[in-house]
Amino acid sequence: MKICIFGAGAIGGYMGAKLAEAGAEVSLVARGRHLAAMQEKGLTLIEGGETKTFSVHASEDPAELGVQDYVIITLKAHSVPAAVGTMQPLMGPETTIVSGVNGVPWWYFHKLGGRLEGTRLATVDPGNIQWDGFGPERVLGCVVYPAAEVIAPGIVQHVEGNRFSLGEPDGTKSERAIALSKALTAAGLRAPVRPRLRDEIWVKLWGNLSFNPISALTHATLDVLCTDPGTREVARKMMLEAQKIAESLGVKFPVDVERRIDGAAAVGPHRTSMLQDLEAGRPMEIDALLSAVQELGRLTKIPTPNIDTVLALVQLRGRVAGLYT
Ligand SMILES: NC(=O)C1=CN([C@@H]2O[C@H](COP(=O)(O)OP(=O)(O)OC[C@H]3O[C@@H](n4cnc5c(N)ncnc54)[C@H](OP(=O)(O)O)[C@@H]3O)[C@@H](O)[C@H]2O)C=CC1
Ligand SMILES: CC(C)(CO)C(=O)C(=O)O
Repeated sequence: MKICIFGAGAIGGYMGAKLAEAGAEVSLVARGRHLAAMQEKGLTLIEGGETKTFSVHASEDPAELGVQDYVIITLKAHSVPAAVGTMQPLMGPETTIVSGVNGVPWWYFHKLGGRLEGTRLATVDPGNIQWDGFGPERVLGCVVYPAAEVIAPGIVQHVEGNRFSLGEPDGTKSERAIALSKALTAAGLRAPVRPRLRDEIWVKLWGNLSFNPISALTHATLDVLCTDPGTREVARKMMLEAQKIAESLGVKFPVDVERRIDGAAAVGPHRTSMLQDLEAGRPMEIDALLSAVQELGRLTKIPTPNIDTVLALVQLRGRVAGLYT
């Protein structure tokens, strides 16, 4: 089974190192100093107090890697459209694309059924670049739970978690999903195949759409923003708006908002990924986490006044910092 991880930074590097350790046929697409370091010295993973270095096949040129069985995309959401053309040499008629990207996925309305079946989302797939360039039938959904960081070129620090939930857009337990799940499980990762992946997408998104922008606007860590009465209330209101939208699309939430916020508060003094990006001067992942939820609100005719307000503020924050256009 040929697996290519496209955008092998923190999450892709973590997954790639685990697959390499298990002897899988895996290649990594990366760029810049991180790629050069992996090519020269291998990929180092720091996990659970242990440091291991793996020799990996890393390249910037997909043509060199050829057609794959699975292409696992672990880019930031805003980087994917520009990379669709570059990825074409990796794709043959049977290639599955695994979308390991946070936020509302561009394929959300593929095989969902209902009046919005087949709707494309301009905020995450401007110009339908992914819909037309990949084809939604190739997609296997994925919710990424681990936390990881590239702490130096070629070196990935695993922070916590090892679950990558997988799910077909139509909820079936397909052969391709089961085969990938087995490969990831053999690499020491948890990879359940879920019949209702969209439920998990929303539970994760609940946090990202509220905690991430609030942290970017206030520079507060997760424990602080979830317990400060004012910001907790902002997060709660945003999450309730999102819940209405999701439920109108058939999603079932297994927990309530208060429990979700309490769970995040218990994580402790974590700087959300959006705050980390802002502080490091990296482009901010705003559209997949917030603008897309606003777009879903418009499509379902559900008002989103709190999401609209926070989105406007964080968009301007990003623009002023030169990290969002
Ligand atoms: N990190 C985490 O703890 C978590 C991340 N996620 C989600 O997972 C996804 C991936 O995040 P993460 O791993 O942190 O992101 P990273 O930025 O660490 O990894 C993406 C990598 O892809 C590289 N890249 C971008 N464009 C190209 C290209 N065209 N060709 C080759 N390489 C390219 C980037 O290089 P460059 O740096 O030069 O741009 C970077 O090294 C995001 O959606 C994120 O929200 C979810 C849960 C936790
Ligand atoms: C905030 C958190 C931990 C969960 O919502 C997250 O996923 C992020 O930092 O992006």
